[in-house]
Amino acid sequence: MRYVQIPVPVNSPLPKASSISHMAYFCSQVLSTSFFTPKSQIPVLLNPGVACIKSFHQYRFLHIKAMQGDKVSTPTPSDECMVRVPHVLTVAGSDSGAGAGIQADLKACAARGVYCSTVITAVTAQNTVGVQGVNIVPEDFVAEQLRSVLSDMHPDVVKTGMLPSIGIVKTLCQSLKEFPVQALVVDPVMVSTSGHTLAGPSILDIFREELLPMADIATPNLKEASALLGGVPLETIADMRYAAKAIHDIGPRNVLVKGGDLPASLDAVDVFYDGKDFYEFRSSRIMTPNTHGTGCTLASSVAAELAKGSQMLSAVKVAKRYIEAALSYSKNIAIGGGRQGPMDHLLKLKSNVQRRPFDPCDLFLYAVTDSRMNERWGRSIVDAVKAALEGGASIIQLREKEVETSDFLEAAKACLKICRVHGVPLLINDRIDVALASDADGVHIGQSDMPAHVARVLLGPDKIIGVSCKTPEHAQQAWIDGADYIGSGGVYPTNTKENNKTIGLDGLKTVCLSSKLPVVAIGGIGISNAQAVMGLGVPNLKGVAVVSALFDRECVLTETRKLLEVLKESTK
Ligand SMILES: Cc1ncc(COP(=O)(O)OP(=O)(O)O)c(N)n1
Ligand SMILES: Cc1nc(C(=O)O)sc1CCOP(=O)(O)O
Ligand SMILES: [Mg+2]
Repeated sequence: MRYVQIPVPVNSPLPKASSISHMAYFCSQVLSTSFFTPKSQIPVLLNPGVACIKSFHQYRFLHIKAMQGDKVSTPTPSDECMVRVPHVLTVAGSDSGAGAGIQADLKACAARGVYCSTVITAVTAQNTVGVQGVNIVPEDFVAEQLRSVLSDMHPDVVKTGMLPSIGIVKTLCQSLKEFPVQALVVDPVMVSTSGHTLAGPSILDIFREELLPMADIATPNLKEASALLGGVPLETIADMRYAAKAIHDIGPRNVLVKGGDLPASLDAVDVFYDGKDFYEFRSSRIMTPNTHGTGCTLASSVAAELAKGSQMLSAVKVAKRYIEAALSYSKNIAIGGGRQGPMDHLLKLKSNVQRRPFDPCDLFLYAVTDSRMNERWGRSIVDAVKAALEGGASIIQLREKEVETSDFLEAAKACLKICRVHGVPLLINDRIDVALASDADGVHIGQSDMPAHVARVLLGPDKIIGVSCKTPEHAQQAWIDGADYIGSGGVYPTNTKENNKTIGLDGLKTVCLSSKLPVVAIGGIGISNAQAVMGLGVPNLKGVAVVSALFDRECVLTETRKLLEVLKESTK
């Protein structure tokens, strides 16, 4: 007896081949059952791994204990669950400017968590100004690339972009007949956004006769839809509905007519038709020159969702949402000197560009807020932060233990704006969610908060993470976990934090000497004792973190200025 692992595509027809694959299909219907014995009397064990992969919609992997002599077509003889990654193959042209084409497809699939393989049909010389040249890949070499990928890697979904010759379209259709895939997404690319012809009118017949009838969805823009329908003008949403239906009649199971170029429309409206119902997707127009590659990105995002196992309508919805977010993120990134820049698929470029790296000197005068204190003195969190920044605070932490989440988030967003103006990092105490939602510069967490290594995974490599450490062991762990600095205290007794253990100057020195990370001292520190703390003279002690000495006072600005002077004095 041995174990075999059988991937069962959710939408595939009943497997015909062997008793095992037949059973695998049967198992997929009863995933909630852990044990059963089918009619064939072959004992079947659904490995616990099945449950964990159940959420991975595209395939249900079944571990089956198979009897000797059972016929198994392509089993993976392993006791371990191998996770199959959803996979899109894009058949398209290369864009040297990397805004559209193969490069957009790779980035969109990566952003959507899907593997993307590539068959290149043409190499274009392109930038943000336009298309300077096109070199079509010979048909037989496109065929060879297709064979390489389809015969071995079995992509779930094929997405097509630039198909520059009749021969290449024929080759593709032939390959798809030989190696069927679960879904075919056809983006009938004809003209680049800069107006350069990428596939001429000679291609239209073969699109209509062969490719579109095989497609699960076609995603033409207005110009492409019009070309497919013999040049009929498309100027209104009613025209788009007409076009969606008329293209559906050509053969694709679903049609998405993209209305980005619709004249006189404030919203961007796309019309989706599934052969029965029409759906309109509206989104407010994002004013940006960085729209190069939106068509390719939308189609490959639809393909990515289909590869994950989504139904067509929800795949289109998610892809639309993703495009809107990506366009919004990239609306003012500056790449190239032309009229049309690329969009930012990975949604991170913008914030990374703005954020400067963490500098341990930022810890010099570390202001930590406390809403109770600010309330007592009749000021908002934002006003308190403003005053501390004007007084010379070099980093701010919002430590708001009692505010509602929505108020915390609003305060964080408002404080972030002011901190950006001053070039000072803003950290959030304890709340990773608020840090993520506000795009703050990082978090400060304690020994009983979210573990720092988990916070690092959630926040990514660029955000600042500080960890409270009272012992050398804490400091060592913070270093291993990927923290950027540690806060060490309480140096002196404090009323701000209940039941806080005081480690004294000696304890602080011990932690500093063992720490590979820069240290900020905390706990009962103010104007009267800051000099003694900094006077410890350990090189990685970079500053003091202070709550009540700044915020439990009438004038935050004055107190911050005074403390700054003391700190400067102590480091002379
Ligand atoms: C700079 C700095 N150091 C230490 C702390 C304390 O963090 P933690 O131990 O998580 O306690 P709370 O602040 O959450 O009560 C800090 N906030 N900042
Ligand atoms: C938040 C905090 N953490 C501490 C630690 O020892 O880790 S002491 C402390 C409170 C610091 O407030 P004040 O400056 O008013 O004493
Ligand atoms: Mg904490």
